[in-house]
Amino acid sequence: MSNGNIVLITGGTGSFGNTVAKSLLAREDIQEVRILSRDEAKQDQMRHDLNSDRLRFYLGDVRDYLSVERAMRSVDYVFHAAALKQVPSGEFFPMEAVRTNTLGSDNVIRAADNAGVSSVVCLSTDKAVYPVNAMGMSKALMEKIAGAFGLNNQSSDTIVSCVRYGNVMYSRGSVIPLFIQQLKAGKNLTVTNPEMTRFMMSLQDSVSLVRYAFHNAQQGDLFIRKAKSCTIGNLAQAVINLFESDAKIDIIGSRHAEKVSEALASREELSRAEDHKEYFRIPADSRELNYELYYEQGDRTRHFFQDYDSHTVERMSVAETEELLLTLPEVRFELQQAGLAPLERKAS
Ligand SMILES: O=c1ccn([C@@H]2O[C@H](COP(=O)(O)OP(=O)(O)O[C@H]3O[C@H](CO)[C@H](O)[C@H](O)[C@H]3O)[C@@H](O)[C@H]2O)c(=O)[nH]1
Repeated sequence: MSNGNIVLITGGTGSFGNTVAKSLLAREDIQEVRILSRDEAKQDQMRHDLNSDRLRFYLGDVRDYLSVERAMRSVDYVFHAAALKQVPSGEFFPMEAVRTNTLGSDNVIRAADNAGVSSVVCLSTDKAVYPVNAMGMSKALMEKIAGAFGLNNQSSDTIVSCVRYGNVMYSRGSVIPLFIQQLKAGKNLTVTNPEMTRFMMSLQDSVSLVRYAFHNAQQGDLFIRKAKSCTIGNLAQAVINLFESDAKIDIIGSRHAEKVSEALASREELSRAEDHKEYFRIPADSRELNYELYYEQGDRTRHFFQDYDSHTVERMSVAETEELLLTLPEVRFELQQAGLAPLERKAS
């Protein structure tokens, strides 16, 4: 980045936005960090917490093009994090997911192009791979819109890319804080299906993924970070062990539109992916829109028969899951509150 950079974070009042905003404000080469979001109370909280005259807030909604356009003026870089993320609510209100995640993302990309932004990184999820729920479907379409941008706007100066996350550990409303609350309340842990698997990522991992995409993206790229997975049964047991609790596990059955495992990359994507050590880069399919060609010639790249799936990648044992949980500041704080001195603790 060069001097005078302005960075916009859509949906920037969440945990991702706060972490990225803090690290950007710590850099002198960033002129301004803008947050575009809907909730004025969360903006006010963030204004007080970060207390910087280089932080500016725009009230608006990615669904409303004019509010996006206003926030986009003179911006150099965009992190597009605004989204509806809850799977169950998307099942009841799928068009709400479409409006925010799909049409809203289209607004962000078009406004960025019109404003001459250099780079847009769109945040997606593993639930967009072979999606079974409305949240994942709306995000899959966002990825398609981001990937198609370069095909249709070859003279644009705006690079549009995506990153895909697994489960961000301890994110708001997710299972780890729920398990800890249940333990603190003296309840048993509610496990949907102990064999279910999820990719586990820390907030820091997700921020480094976005940073990697930002520095390496070519038009239409999608990046994933390699990750280990764990079964939810192991996750629950690891929480019980760390808190030295005698709570039991109650099996409650899966919720609306859940998968037993998630894929961070499909077999079709893996066949054209580049291995970048900790990351995979999945370039856009840049073939032209001329169907006749494909009656005569197809895609001869190597083919994969397995997805990058949380059921088949390396799965963490209970002890490894404990180690990973101990790296989370929130878990350490909760352990300290419970008088369990996390600093000297070693996972069992
Ligand atoms: O009481 C519960 C609640 C959840 N689970 C299980 O715990 C795992 C994780 O559940 P979360 O609700 O924490 O996460 P999800 O996988 O449902 O989805 C989360 O991860 C996604 C990325 O894959 C998105 O970020 C999404 O917003 C976020 O909610 C799932 O297997 C779920 O079945 C339980 O066992 N018991």
